[in-house]
Amino acid sequence: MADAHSPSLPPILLVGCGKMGGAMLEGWLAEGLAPSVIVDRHRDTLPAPHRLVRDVADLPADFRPGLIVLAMKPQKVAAAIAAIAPFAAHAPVLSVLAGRTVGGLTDALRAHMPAGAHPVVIRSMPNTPAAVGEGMTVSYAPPHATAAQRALCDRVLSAIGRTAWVEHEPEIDVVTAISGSGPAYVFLLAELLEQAGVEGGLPPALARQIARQTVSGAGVLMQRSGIDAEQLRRNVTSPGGTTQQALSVLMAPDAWPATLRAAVRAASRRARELAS
Ligand SMILES: NC(=O)C1=CN([C@@H]2O[C@H](COP(=O)(O)OP(=O)(O)OC[C@H]3O[C@@H](n4cnc5c(N)ncnc54)[C@H](O)[C@@H]3O)[C@@H](O)[C@H]2O)C=CC1
Ligand SMILES: O=C(O)[C@@H]1CCC=N1
Repeated sequence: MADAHSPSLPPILLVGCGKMGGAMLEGWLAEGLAPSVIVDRHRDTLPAPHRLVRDVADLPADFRPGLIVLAMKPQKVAAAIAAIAPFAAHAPVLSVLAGRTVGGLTDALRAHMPAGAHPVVIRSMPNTPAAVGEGMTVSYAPPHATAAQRALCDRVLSAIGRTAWVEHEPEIDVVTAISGSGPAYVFLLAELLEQAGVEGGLPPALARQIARQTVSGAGVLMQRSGIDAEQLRRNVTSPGGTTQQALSVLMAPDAWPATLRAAVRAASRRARELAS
Protein backbone atom coordinates (compact mmCIF):
# COMPACT_ATOMS: atom_id res chain seq x y z
CA MET A 1 0.00 0.00 0.00
CA ALA A 2 1.38 3.45 -0.92
CA ASP A 3 2.06 5.71 2.04
CA ALA A 4 1.30 9.42 2.10
CA HIS A 5 3.06 10.02 5.38
CA SER A 6 5.60 12.66 6.27
CA PRO A 7 9.07 11.29 5.43
CA SER A 8 10.28 11.87 8.98
CA LEU A 9 7.39 10.02 10.60
CA PRO A 10 6.45 6.38 10.38
CA PRO A 11 3.15 5.61 8.64
CA ILE A 12 0.16 6.50 10.80
CA LEU A 13 -3.10 4.61 10.76
CA LEU A 14 -6.04 6.77 11.86
CA VAL A 15 -9.07 4.66 12.76
CA GLY A 16 -12.17 6.87 12.97
CA CYS A 17 -12.26 10.21 11.22
CA GLY A 18 -15.34 11.97 12.61
CA LYS A 19 -15.44 15.13 14.74
CA MET A 20 -12.25 14.46 16.73
CA GLY A 21 -10.29 12.31 14.27
CA GLY A 22 -11.27 14.79 11.55
CA ALA A 23 -10.10 17.75 13.67
CA MET A 24 -6.75 16.02 14.25
CA LEU A 25 -6.46 15.24 10.55
CA GLU A 26 -7.18 18.87 9.63
CA GLY A 27 -4.52 20.07 12.08
CA TRP A 28 -1.98 17.52 10.81
CA LEU A 29 -2.62 18.40 7.19
CA ALA A 30 -2.05 22.09 7.94
CA GLU A 31 1.33 21.13 9.45
CA GLY A 32 2.28 18.87 6.57
CA LEU A 33 1.92 15.73 8.67
CA ALA A 34 -0.50 13.23 7.31
CA PRO A 35 -1.68 9.85 8.39
CA SER A 36 -0.89 7.24 5.76
CA VAL A 37 -4.22 5.52 5.96
CA ILE A 38 -7.53 6.63 7.38
CA VAL A 39 -10.25 4.15 8.21
CA ASP A 40 -13.81 5.39 8.43
CA ARG A 41 -17.10 3.92 7.40
CA HIS A 42 -18.87 7.19 6.83
CA ARG A 43 -16.32 9.51 5.21
CA ASP A 44 -16.82 9.79 1.49
CA THR A 45 -13.83 11.88 0.56
CA LEU A 46 -10.45 12.95 1.79
CA PRO A 47 -7.98 15.30 0.16
CA ALA A 48 -5.61 13.31 -2.08
CA PRO A 49 -3.28 11.50 -1.61
CA HIS A 50 -4.67 10.21 1.65
CA ARG A 51 -5.81 6.69 1.56
CA LEU A 52 -9.35 6.03 2.78
CA VAL A 53 -10.36 2.51 3.77
CA ARG A 54 -13.89 1.62 4.87
CA ASP A 55 -13.03 -0.96 7.51
CA VAL A 56 -9.94 -2.04 9.41
CA ALA A 57 -10.66 -5.54 8.11
CA ASP A 58 -9.97 -4.21 4.58
CA LEU A 59 -6.36 -3.19 5.39
CA PRO A 60 -3.72 -5.36 3.72
CA ALA A 61 -2.09 -7.72 6.21
CA ASP A 62 1.38 -6.49 5.18
CA PHE A 63 0.61 -2.84 6.01
CA ARG A 64 2.99 -1.76 8.79
CA PRO A 65 1.85 1.45 10.51
CA GLY A 66 4.30 2.95 13.01
CA LEU A 67 1.44 4.41 15.05
CA ILE A 68 -2.24 3.52 15.28
CA VAL A 69 -4.57 6.32 16.37
CA LEU A 70 -7.98 5.15 17.62
CA ALA A 71 -10.66 7.83 17.29
CA MET A 72 -13.99 6.08 17.10
CA LYS A 73 -16.71 6.34 19.77
CA PRO A 74 -15.83 4.31 22.89
CA GLN A 75 -18.90 2.14 22.29
CA LYS A 76 -17.64 1.22 18.78
CA VAL A 77 -14.14 0.05 19.62
CA ALA A 78 -15.04 -3.52 20.63
CA ALA A 79 -16.23 -4.35 17.12
CA ALA A 80 -12.93 -3.19 15.58
CA ILE A 81 -10.40 -4.49 18.09
CA ALA A 82 -9.84 -7.94 16.51
CA ALA A 83 -8.97 -6.35 13.17
CA ILE A 84 -6.67 -3.79 14.81
CA ALA A 85 -4.78 -6.32 16.96
CA PRO A 86 -2.43 -7.66 14.24
CA PHE A 87 -1.19 -4.11 13.53
CA ALA A 88 -0.74 -3.44 17.26
CA ALA A 89 1.89 -6.18 17.32
CA HIS A 90 4.24 -3.77 15.52
CA ALA A 91 3.11 -0.31 16.60
CA PRO A 92 1.88 1.59 19.65
CA VAL A 93 -1.81 2.44 19.83
CA LEU A 94 -2.72 6.03 20.68
CA SER A 95 -6.30 6.05 21.93
CA VAL A 96 -8.30 9.28 22.23
CA LEU A 97 -11.40 7.40 23.43
CA ALA A 98 -13.08 8.98 26.43
CA GLY A 99 -13.05 6.73 29.44
CA ARG A 100 -11.47 3.66 27.88
CA THR A 101 -8.52 2.66 30.04
CA VAL A 102 -5.08 1.55 28.97
CA GLY A 103 -5.62 -1.74 30.81
CA GLY A 104 -9.00 -2.40 29.21
CA LEU A 105 -7.79 -1.67 25.68
CA THR A 106 -4.56 -3.62 26.19
CA ASP A 107 -6.48 -6.67 27.42
CA ALA A 108 -8.92 -6.42 24.53
CA LEU A 109 -6.03 -6.33 22.02
CA ARG A 110 -4.14 -9.15 23.75
CA ALA A 111 -7.19 -11.39 23.49
CA HIS A 112 -6.64 -11.33 19.71
CA MET A 113 -2.84 -11.64 19.75
CA PRO A 114 -0.46 -14.55 20.26
CA ALA A 115 0.25 -15.49 23.88
CA GLY A 116 2.94 -13.30 25.45
CA ALA A 117 2.23 -10.29 23.19
CA HIS A 118 2.66 -6.90 24.88
CA PRO A 119 0.75 -4.27 22.93
CA VAL A 120 1.43 -0.70 23.97
CA VAL A 121 -1.58 1.58 24.43
CA ILE A 122 -1.09 5.27 25.15
CA ARG A 123 -4.20 7.13 26.25
CA SER A 124 -4.69 10.74 25.19
CA MET A 125 -7.41 13.31 25.54
CA PRO A 126 -7.27 15.94 22.77
CA ASN A 127 -9.86 18.59 21.90
CA THR A 128 -11.34 19.94 18.69
CA PRO A 129 -9.29 23.18 18.51
CA ALA A 130 -6.66 20.72 17.22
CA ALA A 131 -8.22 21.47 13.83
CA VAL A 132 -6.56 24.91 13.89
CA GLY A 133 -3.38 23.89 15.72
CA GLU A 134 -4.72 25.17 19.05
CA GLY A 135 -5.57 21.85 20.67
CA MET A 136 -4.75 20.76 24.17
CA THR A 137 -3.89 17.10 24.55
CA VAL A 138 -3.04 15.37 27.80
CA SER A 139 -1.66 11.85 27.65
CA TYR A 140 -0.85 8.91 29.88
CA ALA A 141 1.65 6.21 28.96
CA PRO A 142 1.91 2.96 30.91
CA PRO A 143 5.32 2.07 32.37
CA HIS A 144 6.14 -0.43 29.61
CA ALA A 145 5.79 2.20 26.86
CA THR A 146 9.24 3.14 25.60
CA ALA A 147 10.63 6.67 25.59
CA ALA A 148 10.62 6.52 21.78
CA GLN A 149 6.92 5.57 21.68
CA ARG A 150 6.08 8.38 24.07
CA ALA A 151 8.16 10.84 22.03
CA LEU A 152 6.47 9.76 18.81
CA CYS A 153 3.01 10.39 20.32
CA ASP A 154 4.11 13.74 21.70
CA ARG A 155 5.48 14.76 18.34
CA VAL A 156 2.29 13.86 16.51
CA LEU A 157 0.12 15.57 19.15
CA SER A 158 2.24 18.69 19.51
CA ALA A 159 1.75 19.30 15.78
CA ILE A 160 -1.88 20.15 16.59
CA GLY A 161 -1.50 22.15 19.81
CA ARG A 162 -0.09 21.99 23.30
CA THR A 163 0.68 18.72 25.04
CA ALA A 164 1.05 17.57 28.63
CA TRP A 165 1.49 14.18 30.29
CA VAL A 166 0.12 12.75 33.52
CA GLU A 167 1.66 10.00 35.61
CA HIS A 168 -1.65 8.78 37.03
CA GLU A 169 -4.20 7.52 34.54
CA PRO A 170 -7.37 8.51 36.48
CA GLU A 171 -6.36 12.16 35.97
CA ILE A 172 -7.29 11.71 32.32
CA ASP A 173 -10.97 11.50 33.34
CA VAL A 174 -10.72 14.94 34.95
CA VAL A 175 -8.82 16.28 31.93
CA THR A 176 -11.62 14.91 29.74
CA ALA A 177 -14.15 16.95 31.72
CA ILE A 178 -12.09 20.14 31.43
CA SER A 179 -10.10 20.34 28.18
CA GLY A 180 -11.75 17.46 26.28
CA SER A 181 -15.32 18.65 26.76
CA GLY A 182 -14.34 22.24 27.61
CA PRO A 183 -14.59 23.73 24.12
CA ALA A 184 -18.32 22.88 24.28
CA TYR A 185 -18.70 24.96 27.46
CA VAL A 186 -17.01 27.90 25.75
CA PHE A 187 -19.16 27.55 22.63
CA LEU A 188 -22.23 27.43 24.87
CA LEU A 189 -21.09 30.71 26.41
CA ALA A 190 -20.96 32.23 22.92
CA GLU A 191 -24.43 30.86 22.14
CA LEU A 192 -25.91 32.25 25.35
CA LEU A 193 -24.28 35.66 24.92
CA GLU A 194 -25.70 35.82 21.40
CA GLN A 195 -29.18 34.91 22.67
CA ALA A 196 -28.94 37.52 25.43
CA GLY A 197 -27.94 40.13 22.85
CA VAL A 198 -30.98 39.35 20.70
CA GLU A 199 -33.23 39.40 23.76
CA GLY A 200 -31.72 42.78 24.64
CA GLY A 201 -32.90 44.12 21.27
CA LEU A 202 -29.76 43.83 19.12
CA PRO A 203 -30.01 42.78 15.46
CA PRO A 204 -29.22 39.01 15.35
CA ALA A 205 -26.19 39.44 13.09
CA LEU A 206 -24.65 41.98 15.46
CA ALA A 207 -25.44 39.83 18.51
CA ARG A 208 -23.69 36.90 16.83
CA GLN A 209 -20.68 38.98 15.81
CA ILE A 210 -20.08 40.49 19.23
CA ALA A 211 -20.61 37.20 21.07
CA ARG A 212 -18.17 35.29 18.85
CA GLN A 213 -15.52 38.00 18.79
CA THR A 214 -15.74 38.49 22.56
CA VAL A 215 -15.14 34.81 23.24
CA SER A 216 -12.35 34.42 20.71
CA GLY A 217 -10.77 37.81 21.50
CA ALA A 218 -10.70 37.03 25.22
CA GLY A 219 -9.09 33.66 24.44
CA VAL A 220 -6.40 35.20 22.27
CA LEU A 221 -5.71 37.91 24.88
CA MET A 222 -5.33 35.28 27.59
CA GLN A 223 -3.00 33.23 25.43
CA ARG A 224 -0.83 36.08 24.10
CA SER A 225 -0.58 38.07 27.33
CA GLY A 226 0.11 35.10 29.59
CA ILE A 227 -1.65 37.08 32.36
CA ASP A 228 -3.67 35.09 34.89
CA ALA A 229 -7.35 34.75 34.02
CA GLU A 230 -8.26 36.29 37.37
CA GLN A 231 -6.21 39.44 36.65
CA LEU A 232 -7.63 39.71 33.15
CA ARG A 233 -11.10 39.53 34.70
CA ARG A 234 -10.23 42.24 37.20
CA ASN A 235 -8.93 44.42 34.36
CA VAL A 236 -12.44 44.48 32.89
CA THR A 237 -14.19 45.08 36.21
CA SER A 238 -14.43 48.76 37.06
CA PRO A 239 -15.42 49.34 40.69
CA GLY A 240 -19.10 50.19 40.76
CA GLY A 241 -19.37 49.55 37.02
CA THR A 242 -21.33 47.24 34.76
CA THR A 243 -19.11 44.16 34.90
CA GLN A 244 -19.21 44.12 38.68
CA GLN A 245 -23.00 43.95 38.51
CA ALA A 246 -22.89 41.03 36.07
CA LEU A 247 -20.22 39.18 38.05
CA SER A 248 -22.19 39.52 41.26
CA VAL A 249 -24.79 37.34 39.52
CA LEU A 250 -22.38 34.91 37.84
CA MET A 251 -20.03 34.51 40.81
CA ALA A 252 -22.71 33.96 43.43
CA PRO A 253 -21.78 30.68 45.16
CA ASP A 254 -24.75 28.83 43.71
CA ALA A 255 -24.18 30.24 40.21
CA TRP A 256 -21.08 29.54 38.04
CA PRO A 257 -18.79 28.33 40.85
CA ALA A 258 -21.31 25.64 41.78
CA THR A 259 -22.64 24.80 38.34
CA LEU A 260 -19.25 24.52 36.63
CA ARG A 261 -17.95 22.35 39.44
CA ALA A 262 -21.04 20.15 39.14
CA ALA A 263 -20.67 20.03 35.35
CA VAL A 264 -17.04 18.95 35.52
CA ARG A 265 -17.88 16.32 38.13
CA ALA A 266 -20.70 14.98 35.95
CA ALA A 267 -18.42 14.76 32.92
CA SER A 268 -15.63 13.06 34.93
CA ARG A 269 -18.14 10.59 36.30
CA ARG A 270 -19.35 9.83 32.77
CA ALA A 271 -15.74 9.31 31.63
CA ARG A 272 -15.29 6.73 34.40
CA GLU A 273 -18.54 5.01 33.37
CA LEU A 274 -17.32 4.80 29.77
CA ALA A 275 -14.39 2.67 30.90
CA SER A 276 -16.43 -0.48 30.46
N1 LIG B 1 -15.59 15.18 19.77
C1 LIG B 1 -14.70 15.63 20.66
O1 LIG B 1 -14.60 16.85 20.96
C2 LIG B 1 -13.76 14.68 21.34
C3 LIG B 1 -13.89 13.31 21.17
N2 LIG B 1 -13.02 12.46 21.77
C4 LIG B 1 -13.13 11.02 21.55
O2 LIG B 1 -12.95 10.80 20.18
C5 LIG B 1 -13.69 9.67 19.77
C6 LIG B 1 -14.51 10.00 18.54
O3 LIG B 1 -15.46 10.99 18.90
P1 LIG B 1 -16.12 11.88 17.76
O4 LIG B 1 -15.10 12.19 16.72
O5 LIG B 1 -16.82 12.97 18.46
O6 LIG B 1 -17.17 10.84 17.17
P2 LIG B 1 -17.71 10.77 15.67
O7 LIG B 1 -18.90 9.89 15.70
O8 LIG B 1 -17.82 12.13 15.07
O9 LIG B 1 -16.53 10.02 14.91
C7 LIG B 1 -16.27 8.68 15.04
C8 LIG B 1 -15.96 8.14 13.66
O10 LIG B 1 -15.51 6.81 13.80
C9 LIG B 1 -16.00 6.08 12.71
N3 LIG B 1 -16.01 4.68 13.09
C10 LIG B 1 -16.84 4.03 13.93
N4 LIG B 1 -16.52 2.73 14.00
C11 LIG B 1 -15.46 2.56 13.20
C12 LIG B 1 -14.66 1.45 12.83
N5 LIG B 1 -14.91 0.23 13.31
N6 LIG B 1 -13.65 1.65 12.00
C13 LIG B 1 -13.41 2.88 11.53
N7 LIG B 1 -14.12 3.98 11.82
C14 LIG B 1 -15.13 3.80 12.63
C15 LIG B 1 -17.37 6.64 12.42
O11 LIG B 1 -17.73 6.43 11.08
C16 LIG B 1 -17.18 8.12 12.75
O12 LIG B 1 -16.89 8.88 11.58
C17 LIG B 1 -14.55 9.25 20.96
O13 LIG B 1 -14.00 8.11 21.54
C18 LIG B 1 -14.49 10.44 21.90
O14 LIG B 1 -14.53 10.02 23.23
C19 LIG B 1 -11.97 12.91 22.51
C20 LIG B 1 -11.80 14.23 22.71
C21 LIG B 1 -12.71 15.24 22.20
O1 LIG C 1 -18.37 14.09 24.86
C1 LIG C 1 -17.51 13.19 24.81
O2 LIG C 1 -17.71 12.10 25.37
C2 LIG C 1 -16.20 13.45 24.12
C3 LIG C 1 -15.04 13.34 25.05
C4 LIG C 1 -14.57 14.74 25.29
C5 LIG C 1 -15.31 15.52 24.30
N1 LIG C 1 -16.16 14.81 23.65
